[in-house]
Amino acid sequence: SHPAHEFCAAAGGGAGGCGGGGDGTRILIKGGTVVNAHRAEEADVYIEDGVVVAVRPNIPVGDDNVRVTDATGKYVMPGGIDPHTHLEMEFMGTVTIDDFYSGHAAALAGGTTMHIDFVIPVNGNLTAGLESYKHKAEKAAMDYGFHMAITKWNDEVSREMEVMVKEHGINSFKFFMAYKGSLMVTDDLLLQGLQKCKSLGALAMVHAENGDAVAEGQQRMIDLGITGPEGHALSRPPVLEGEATSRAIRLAKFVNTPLYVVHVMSTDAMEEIAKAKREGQRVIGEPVVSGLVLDDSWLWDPDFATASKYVMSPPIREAGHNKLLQAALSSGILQLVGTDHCTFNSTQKAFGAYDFRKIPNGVNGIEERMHIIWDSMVETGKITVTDYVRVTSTECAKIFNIYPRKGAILEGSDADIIILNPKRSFAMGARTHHSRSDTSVYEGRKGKGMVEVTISRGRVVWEDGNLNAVPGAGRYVRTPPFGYLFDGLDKSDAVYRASLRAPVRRGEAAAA
Ligand SMILES: NC(=O)NCCC(=O)O
Ligand SMILES: [Zn+2]
Ligand SMILES: [Zn+2]
Repeated sequence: SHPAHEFCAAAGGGAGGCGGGGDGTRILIKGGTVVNAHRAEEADVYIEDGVVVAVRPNIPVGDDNVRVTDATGKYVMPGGIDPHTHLEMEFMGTVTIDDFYSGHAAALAGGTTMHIDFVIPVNGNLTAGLESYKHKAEKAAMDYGFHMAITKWNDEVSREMEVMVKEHGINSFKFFMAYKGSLMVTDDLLLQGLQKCKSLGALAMVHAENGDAVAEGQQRMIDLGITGPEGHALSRPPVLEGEATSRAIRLAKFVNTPLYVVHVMSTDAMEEIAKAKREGQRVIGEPVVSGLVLDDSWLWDPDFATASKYVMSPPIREAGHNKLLQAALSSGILQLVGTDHCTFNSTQKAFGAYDFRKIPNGVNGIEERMHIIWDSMVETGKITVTDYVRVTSTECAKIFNIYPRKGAILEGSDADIIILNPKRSFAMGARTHHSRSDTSVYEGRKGKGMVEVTISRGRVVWEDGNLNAVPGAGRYVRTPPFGYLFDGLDKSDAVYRASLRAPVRRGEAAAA
């Protein structure tokens, strides 16, 4: 019998309904362990037209036109969603080397099937920024969404934010508290931005470092004659990340709006998030792969080409922070893992050969994230397999309000799926990766777990080491406002208002 229509009818009430991919491809994944964030089960997965149509044991093969993939002994999981990337970004006088094609090729080969990139406004103008990124994304090979950075403030920006949310499907705005003289915002701007975000049901995101103090720290290093990559770490210590994280959290509390802290690199920042969470504040902390598994010792490598690869902001910290960030991810203080994939090749990194302040900031990771988190967190027993799905995919889909279309293998979800073989091993490096960069901060890294198959909206794009990333196949995913972090916020606002008491003056009290 032909299973397609039978299941198609059943999928009607699901996240996306039938007809997602539209190319008629039918795939049956048999015999694997299907893992969602809420449970793992032995089941088959039937996909048609880019959409998951059925998830249950013993789905019959049907006819010859169904492509059958055996997943016995393997995990069938939602494709990764990377919440933090910078593809083809103009930054520090150059442009990141991976664009929406090469970055997507790398992502798909590593089991990531969607990402959310940061649109950078053009001279502060949001509309111009979006137009530029729409053009960059025409070659997308996988699905993507956008966050938008806010770099200046006036009535026009405030109006444009509303247009971005209501017309363009952007539900998150990022404020850089560092990069003085380029992207950095003042507290005044941050406060205006937080208030606007709250009114729109959009999530405020911060790069939390004290940019004024960083500039001071950089000058200190130069005055001391420290011009090499180690000066990068020395000039912007964890205390500056902790300070900005605390400041952003407190301003978000004052406004009563949720806050998302990107690339939490230090225990100083993590502890501020933990404290706010303990007090009931809605704060999301995003560690990135580099911060979870690397340490800053590389920055002291005498070879500039090696040391400069590791320059990113906030800096990769000294050993110890990484393990504590892993523990915070295990315990839920930190909630989802990004990469901050922001890749520059060795020629670009060499712009700062005589002055660390000119080394373009950023590291790779979009291709490595899924493997490294599996190896360092699941293989070591720090998180469960269902937690793995949550921190690499589902939580991102929930926060940015696209669940369960993304981040799940449920009837009606987009068929963004990976098959991971826990018995195989991986080895990483610039010679074999799909990024355009000639270097990798994960050079020579080996570990357990291999993404053998990646399915992007119902098309097999990675199998047995063969990549079939098609430019233009990726679609823009709109992210609607008022995600779960906003649930009930109006009620806490009402409680706050009710708590405001006008002073009761002596005479009035007597008369009453
Ligand atoms: N992180 C970094 O060094 N580069 C990308 C821009 C940013 O996220 O701050
Ligand atoms: Zn940043
Ligand atoms: Zn970033």
